[in-house]
Amino acid sequence: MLVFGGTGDLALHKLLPALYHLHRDGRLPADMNILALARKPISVEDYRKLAERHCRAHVPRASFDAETWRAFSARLDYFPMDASQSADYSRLARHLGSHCQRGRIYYLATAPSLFEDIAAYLSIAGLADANTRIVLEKPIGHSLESAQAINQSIGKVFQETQVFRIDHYLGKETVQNLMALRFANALFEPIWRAGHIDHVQISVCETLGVENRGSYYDQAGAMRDMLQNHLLQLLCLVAMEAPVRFDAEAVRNEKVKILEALKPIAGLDVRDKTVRGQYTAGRIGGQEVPAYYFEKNVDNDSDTETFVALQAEVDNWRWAGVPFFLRTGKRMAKKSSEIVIQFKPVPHRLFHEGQANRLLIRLQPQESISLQLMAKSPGRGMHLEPVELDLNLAQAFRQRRRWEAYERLLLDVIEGDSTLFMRRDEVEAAWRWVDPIISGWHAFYQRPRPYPAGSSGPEQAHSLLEQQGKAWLE
Ligand SMILES: NC(=O)C1=CN([C@@H]2O[C@H](COP(=O)(O)OP(=O)(O)OC[C@H]3O[C@@H](n4cnc5c(N)ncnc54)[C@H](OP(=O)(O)O)[C@@H]3O)[C@@H](O)[C@H]2O)C=CC1
Ligand SMILES: O=C1O[C@H](COP(=O)(O)O)[C@@H](O)[C@H](O)[C@H]1O
Repeated sequence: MLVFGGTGDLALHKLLPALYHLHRDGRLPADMNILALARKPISVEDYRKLAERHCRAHVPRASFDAETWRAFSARLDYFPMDASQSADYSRLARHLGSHCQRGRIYYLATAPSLFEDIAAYLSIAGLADANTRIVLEKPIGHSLESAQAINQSIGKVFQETQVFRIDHYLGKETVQNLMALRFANALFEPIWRAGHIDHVQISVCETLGVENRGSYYDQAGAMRDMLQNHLLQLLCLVAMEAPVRFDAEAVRNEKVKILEALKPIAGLDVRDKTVRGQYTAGRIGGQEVPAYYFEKNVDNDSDTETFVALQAEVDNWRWAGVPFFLRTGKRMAKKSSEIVIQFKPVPHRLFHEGQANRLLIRLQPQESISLQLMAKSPGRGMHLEPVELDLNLAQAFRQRRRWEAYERLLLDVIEGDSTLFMRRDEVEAAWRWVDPIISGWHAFYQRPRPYPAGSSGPEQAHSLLEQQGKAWLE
């Protein structure tokens, strides 16, 4: 496996710890090596030290031991090169020599602006044959046009079956459990539709700011960084029809139908159905944090959004008229990723207290699925309270280690299973829906609304639901 961008945040914080765990569990092929590539001129020994420091910090203490590390680090190699220079690929080819007869995986953990060069130069150097796979990190491009250009360049070198477009939310255990819940239990199917569902909320709130990724994030913003990919993928899994088989083509066919059924948000709807925000200074967990525009490598007049909320609608038979409220933001009060399926209220109210009637799927920080129902509270009188029928996944499967999303997805790449990866048309359909919203923001000069770090986002994100008699489930 060749990791372009091997010294970056993603490689050091997510990929190497995931590969370490897979190695420790005996899941990596015995002869598999990992070659990290970046421009920094460091030795293999120094790279191994760098990798060790980050793995120690990101692997739970109980799973890290010196002997396993020694064996794992023997798989690690480092090769300094500039991925935008064709000549460096001849050096790379010589470095690889006759190794990798069993196949190669190219993991592109770099900015998407390098994807086209990397694919083209691998091909020129004779390094892209039928025995290779390529993994592309999100976001694929910056817009529909740039995504199409990337996909086209990649497509000239690799067949679609060799391309793995990763979205790590699809590797999260609870996200896959959502499919199990929907398609392995008959209970929900009859009520999983407009007649019974009032609305859906998909909320991914982070306490983190932009960390060391200011220069990337200031060009991207929450819409391109999170909503175009992770949140729309979650929406697809909630809304899609049952695939005929659990395989890559069948699952992705159903997801793409949902993306194509999303009602366009353009013109005045951009003003009325979307809210963008940007954090100002505030406090999180008792600590002062600076405003976004004071973060490292961020323009101090930046109008990039660090928060977005919007109302989407899936224009098809099953979902017509059901609002899907999507929200994501950085520097929010607490980290939580949740999907809420709010069922309609009873048609005739017998009791004073109402509401609950919801399915709550928690992705983070704890994974759980719970059905919130109204029940009588003990004692005299008929007083109702919401109670939870709780499927605590960590508790239910407590003997088994919980896999991180990247572990599962990396193993899928190694084994060639692309069910949990995005197909070209999916990525392009997502951009086709997102692009007019971003253009609308610029056309209406819709600057992000300020919200203090440590809050639940700008006021307008609450009004979006309140004006329809609903509220975010905090
Ligand atoms: N960080 C994260 O948690 C996530 C990141 N992603 C995506 O992954 C990608 C990488 O992100 P991230 O790791 O955060 O970015 P970083 O900026 O931390 O890392 C970029 C890496 O690319 C290398 N690089 C840059 N230019 C070149 C070049 N010309 N030739 C060779 N190597 C180069 C850098 O090393 P050097 O400068 O030494 O060359 C570095 O190793 C992005 O597309 C991002 O959107 C997706 C999901 C999560
Ligand atoms: O892809 C990304 O995801 C992370 C959030 O991932 P999570 O698994 O911690 O929820 C986000 O911080 C980052 O900005 C984005 O690029």
